[in-house]
Amino acid sequence: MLELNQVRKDYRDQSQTVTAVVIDKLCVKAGAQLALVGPSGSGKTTLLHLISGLLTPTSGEIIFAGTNISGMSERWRDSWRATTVGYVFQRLNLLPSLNIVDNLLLPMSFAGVIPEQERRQWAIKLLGIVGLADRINSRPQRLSMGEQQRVAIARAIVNKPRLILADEPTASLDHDNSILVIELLRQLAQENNSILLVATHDRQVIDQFPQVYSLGRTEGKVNTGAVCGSLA
Ligand SMILES: Nc1ncnc2c1ncn2[C@@H]1O[C@H](COP(=O)(O)OP(=O)(O)OP(=O)(O)O)[C@@H](O)[C@H]1O
Repeated sequence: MLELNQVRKDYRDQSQTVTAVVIDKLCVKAGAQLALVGPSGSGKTTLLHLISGLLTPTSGEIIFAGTNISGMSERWRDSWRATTVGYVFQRLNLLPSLNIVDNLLLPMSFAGVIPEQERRQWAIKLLGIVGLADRINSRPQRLSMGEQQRVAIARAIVNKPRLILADEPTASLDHDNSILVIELLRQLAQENNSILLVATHDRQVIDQFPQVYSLGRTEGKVNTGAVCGSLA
């Protein structure tokens, strides 16, 4: 279970403060799958960064499986993220100097969840599941955008994380690949009973999800979140 209580994130620089996220209460049960929607600038990326522990809230708490992750040290959050969170970044962040198997092996070695002797075989199996069995020796830049997106998804779930976060994972995909990528994410999340949160603008992606959580701005004010339980 993921729970956010009175979470607020402000970005501050010398001249101004931007309030990016204000959520009164949000609860997401294990296994729930949500589309995270809202206009550009409404705080979707910030919220995913907060939930993953990449950012900490200005105030409020983010609790996952009973632990207040936002109250932990950066070092603790880094190791928690390695084992618990799979993140498909907006810019993918695949490592260009490594082939796609090694792109999957790296987060496995950080996390230490999968036994060392099983890692390569598991990486190759996952790349097969996402339809890239014949490209395992390729570097990311040799692949199409859709193929790279599928590598990013395989990498995000390689440690069987309980929390899968994806930021606009279909932004550069055509209709068919977009459907495929979301189906894959949903299927892989379901197999591990993981929470899946996908930030998207895409109507077609939203329609593939059973639940939607909206972030939005009205009259210059950030909306507060849904009532706890409405998403459970
Ligand atoms: N590092 C930062 N410093 C200052 N302001 C920031 C920073 N990152 C984001 N913001 C601001 O916070 C608000 C929310 O940004 P965020 O990227 O989370 O929105 P988003 O909904 O993901 O947008 P998009 O759909 O365009 O990707 C925006 O007003 C943005 O300008």
